[in-house]
Amino acid sequence: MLPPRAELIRDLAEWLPRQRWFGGKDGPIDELTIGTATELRTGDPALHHLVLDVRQNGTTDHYQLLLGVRRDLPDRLRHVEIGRDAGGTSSTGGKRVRVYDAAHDPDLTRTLLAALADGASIGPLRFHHAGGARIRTDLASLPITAEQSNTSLLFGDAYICKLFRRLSQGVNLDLEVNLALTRQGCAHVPAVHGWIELDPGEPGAEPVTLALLSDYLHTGADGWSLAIASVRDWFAYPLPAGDEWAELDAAVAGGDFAAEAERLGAATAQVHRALADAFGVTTVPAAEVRALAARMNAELTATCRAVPGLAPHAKALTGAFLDLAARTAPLAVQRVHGDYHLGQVLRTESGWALLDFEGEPARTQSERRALAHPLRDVAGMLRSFEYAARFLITKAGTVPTESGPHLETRAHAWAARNRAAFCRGYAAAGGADPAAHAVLMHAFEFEKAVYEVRYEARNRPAWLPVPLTSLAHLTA
Ligand SMILES: Nc1ncnc2c1ncn2[C@@H]1O[C@H](COP(=O)(O)OP(=O)(O)O)[C@@H](O)[C@H]1O
Ligand SMILES: O=P(O)(O)O[C@H]1O[C@H](CO)[C@@H](O[C@H]2O[C@H](CO)[C@@H](O)[C@H](O)[C@H]2O)[C@H](O)[C@H]1O
Repeated sequence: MLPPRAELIRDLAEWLPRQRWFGGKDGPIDELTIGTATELRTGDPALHHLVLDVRQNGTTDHYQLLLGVRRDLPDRLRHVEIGRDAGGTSSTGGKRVRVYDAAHDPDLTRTLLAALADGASIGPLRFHHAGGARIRTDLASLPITAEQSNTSLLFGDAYICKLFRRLSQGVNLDLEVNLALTRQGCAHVPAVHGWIELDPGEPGAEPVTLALLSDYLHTGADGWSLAIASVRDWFAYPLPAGDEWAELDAAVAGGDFAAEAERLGAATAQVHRALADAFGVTTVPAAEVRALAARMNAELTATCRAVPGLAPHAKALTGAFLDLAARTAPLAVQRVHGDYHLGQVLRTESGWALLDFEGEPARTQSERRALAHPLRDVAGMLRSFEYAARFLITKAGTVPTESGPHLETRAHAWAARNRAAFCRGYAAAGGADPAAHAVLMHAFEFEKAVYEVRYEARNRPAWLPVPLTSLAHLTA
């Protein structure tokens, strides 16, 4: 009972740009078509799996959607209805039906668990069970509320199912890496239970990964929330006169995160070692490193054009990229995390776990798959300490105003303390010592900061001051 295609397409084209996970917000949709439509459950409610082909500015991206169809929409699903703002509900054969994002409907998402447990094939969709314990099918789902580029569903406290929104050709990096690390027995990633793929139906073409079912680490607290709580306590400590606070013993000030930061550094080094064991290490010659530095600088130039607030820092950043280009030694590269920040790590009762090996959402697939020096991840996490330290300052009203003038200095001290602890933990656990690789670290950190400026300008303009203020500090 799908509504007429033309009507559905019109409603989807209106709804899609408003979704957090839609990657094409900076331009209009030129054409939207339904690439594949697979009925996963008949009746009322019905569940359809859609791949939407979205053409923008000469390129076509593919997004997946679980489309729920009901004659009557319960109140609990009104907020995910598609088509309401475009002129009301859709109609089919004179009878009105309501369509909505079924990721929010536990009556329908059960279908996915059952198909995964059975290792089913439905149309072009292939459901895989990773082996090991049978997948439970009696659990209701709840979408997580975290800021996400995808949509993840919790099934009880057993599983988390990540539905990849923007689809890419070939095996998804998150699946590939997590499966390899699970098979290696790596304790710092959630074990994989199953995955869903789309068979493109062309001989020789690789399947497209649609979803990944993993252990839900239900005792986990995400690194970003822990860090923000620490910064809040750090700011709340009564200010001594002048700048004396900088000398304070952090343990006295309360809210210290440094021990966790150090353990996180150690876990990061262990995952880098496991990635090297699973996928290997290679070296790239100095000429390729020069090309990398040139790409970093080209991105800087393009981003300065789009975000003029970055321009005052351009000279310092170019200097760091030139230093990288002047390096004459070959560079050891391997698979890395690729988009490493505090929101990608969970503190569980048994230590830190790393999530989301998909790379940066704003990059192309081949860029995400490219091998890199592991210190690129270290630089990513150092940027995240910069972000966490300044987040509360940019959120007006969350810190006492009388401490305002001192806050940036305090933030800087919090970031410096935790950056140092993380690097200490990383080097002590066998990772390359960041202190001994200043040229690489500066270049990687500035590269990430440029990416962040572009990312924030596009996705969260209110956050733009965070990377810009941090850059002002780092380049001063
Ligand atoms: N295995 C897991 N156990 C517990 N929570 C998880 C797990 N995987 C993801 N999460 C939670 O979901 C959030 C988003 O997951 P992530 O894989 O980073 O998605 P995205 O790629 O869409 O950003 C994480 O920040 C974390 O809070
Ligand atoms: O988690 P994603 O894969 O969606 O990564 C993207 O979004 C992140 C924000 O949600 C963004 O990270 C930036 O903001 C974080 C705070 O929200 C901060 O901790 C990171 O250091 C900062 O880079 C990430 O860059 C982007 O790719």
